[in-house]
This record gives sequence, structure tokens and C-alpha cells, in this order.
Amino acid sequence: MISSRGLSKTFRGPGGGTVTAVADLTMDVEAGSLTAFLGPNGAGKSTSLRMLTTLLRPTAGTATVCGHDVTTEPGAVRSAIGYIGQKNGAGQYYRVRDELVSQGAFYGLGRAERRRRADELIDALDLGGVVDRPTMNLSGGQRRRVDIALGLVPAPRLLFLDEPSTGLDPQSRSQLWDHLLGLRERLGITLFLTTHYLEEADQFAERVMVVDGGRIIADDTAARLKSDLAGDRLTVTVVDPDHPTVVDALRAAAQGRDATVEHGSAPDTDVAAVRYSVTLDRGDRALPALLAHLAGRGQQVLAAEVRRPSLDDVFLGLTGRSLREEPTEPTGPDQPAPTTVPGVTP
Ligand SMILES: Nc1ncnc2c1ncn2[C@@H]1O[C@H](COP(=O)(O)OP(=O)(O)OP(=O)(O)O)[C@@H](O)[C@H]1O
Repeated sequence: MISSRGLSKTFRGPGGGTVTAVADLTMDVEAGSLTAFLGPNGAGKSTSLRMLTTLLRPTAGTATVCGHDVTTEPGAVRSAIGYIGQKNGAGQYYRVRDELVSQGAFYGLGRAERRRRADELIDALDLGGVVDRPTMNLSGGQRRRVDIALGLVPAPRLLFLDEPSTGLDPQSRSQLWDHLLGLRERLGITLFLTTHYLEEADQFAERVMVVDGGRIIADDTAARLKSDLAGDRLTVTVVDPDHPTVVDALRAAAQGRDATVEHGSAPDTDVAAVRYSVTLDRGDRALPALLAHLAGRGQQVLAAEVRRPSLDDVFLGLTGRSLREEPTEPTGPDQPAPTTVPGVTP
């Protein structure tokens, strides 16, 4: 459905230098899949999407989307896809139904067909209560649903979404996801989206591509990324420990992983206790044997915990930085200006 080889984009930077926004993007995305492009601000997510949707011309490399080359057949690509950009696409003053009907006219649908399509999407995205309201009077979540409906008017086989849920409250985000997953199940469309939100990539995407500095630094299912690149975090708090005994026991429990045992004072305890942590596979399985081993050596364990890894642990392991920060609005002169291209909802 999407295939890219060495796709790259450089921009002229503020001081006359160059900014590499995307470097060597090589990937194949299957029809019917749900892929999340996950990365921090400035990682190159939007630029990648904008090249794949023909809004930006690549500096190097090639890509085909729905079987058409993004550089030589942009019209064919656009007629096969939907694109929901970061900014709201609906006109401020138009009523929701009118927006959807005129979008249908834009795509050349006949009068009856555009009304039928608008009704179908109003129903699918639960917009029945707001059809006669101008989009500027809608909540953030409702506006985002209108955007998605607009992107679906031409019945695309593939829908690109650039941060569909950024800025929405948790309840609207969860509703939006219900709609997206419902649409996917009903229509069988391929979804390719960018997100900052670790939880939604983890929960909903079948495939997660972690992007940083314009490059894909990891690409797999969330479960495999977490087990291969992060592992479980096992922590034990030991009263008055024999340090070498505890460290050896934790290293043995980690079995082969590059096990660095960290230790530090245990907060919230009245006794002289030390907290030890190690990263390992299947901490839940290792814990009983570890506790028995420590008890056999006279070590009194006050508390034990196994924490499953998150995608943030994956990102931290790969880059040394955390992704767990709220997205900020892009600012500054080097941010892309919103572009309107016929055939694609901006
Ligand atoms: N038109 C442009 N001119 C110059 N630099 C640009 C332009 N568009 C993007 N960039 C730069 O390219 C890099 C990647 O930007 P991009 O918007 O693709 O990142 P992103 O991962 O989508 O970030 P965000 O999550 O904030 O949207 C950034 O350093 C950005 O400043």
C-alpha cells in the first residue's frame, strides 16, 4: 500500500545551512494495517507524511502510494488517499452538513451521491447532533471528527492522519479512537498516522515506527519493541542488605541481558533499606525464584515490584531521552506553512 526507498527531505535552515527533516525513509506498509509513526517534536513525522501525500516533493528517494509514484503521478496518489492534516480542514463558518456535501461536489460526486455520502459519514462519525452548526461552534473533538469525515468523502483506501488526537481531552481522544477503529473495521481502510501519544500507539497500532532526527530508529509491534528493547523493570527493597549477595542475585535473575543493577535509598521506610533494580525479560517469572534465593541467604525483602515496560522506556533506551512530554504548538519561522492542495483535505 505504501512503499518508500531512501525518501529524504532537506530544507534550507535559518542560518543558510540545511535541515535534514527526513533521512532515508525506507518502508513497506501492508494494505489494511494500522501503523503509527511515533516521535518527538521535529522528528520528521509530518514531513514524511507530506511527502507521501504529495504535498512536498522529496529531495531524494522514491515512494509509491496505492501503486502510484508520489513524484510522477501525484494526481493518482491523491485520488486514492485521504489526508487529515494537523490543522482543522473544515471552513469556520459553514455548517457541518454543507461542508461534507461541498466536499463531495469537489470530488465530482453527483448531487444525490454527495448527500448520501454526507449522511453516511455523519452517521459513522456520530455527528448527527451538530450537522446544522457552523464548525467554529464545535468542540475540539467534534471538529476533529468533521475533519476525518471530510477526509473520507472520496472513500479512500488509505487514510493518512497527522496527529489526529493532539490537543483533545482524554475522553474526546478515546471517542475519536473508537470512531477510527470502527471505520477501519467497517471499511477495511489502511490507516497511517503520526502521534506523540505513547499510549495510543501502544494500544491501537499494529506496527509502531519510532522516528527521531528524521530517521526510523525502531520498527515493530509495540509488544516486540518493548520486550526486545526495553524489558521488564524488577525492583526489590532489601532491609540491611548484604550488597554483593543482592547484586549477584539480581544479575543472575536477569540471565544474559546486559544487567546493570542500580541501587539507592528506599524512600518511605523507617528501617535501613536499599532499593535495587534491574531490567530483565519476564520479570514476573523470575521474581519467585529471586525471592526464594534471597530468603535462603538471609536477605529480608521488604517490597518487590515488576513494572512492564512502556514505549517511553523503548524511546529512552534508544535515545537516552524521554518522549513523555506534552506536545507543544510548532512555532518559529522554519515551521511548514499550511498548504492546500486540490484533492487533499488540508
Ligand atoms: N518548511 C520547512 N522549512 C525549514 N525547516 C522545516 C520545514 N518543515 C519542517 N522543517 C524542519 O524539519 C524538521 C522535521 O519537522 P516535522 O514537522 O516533519 O517534524 P514532526 O515530527 O512532524 O514534528 P511535530 O510533532 O512538532 O509536528 C524540524 O526540524 C523542522 O523544523
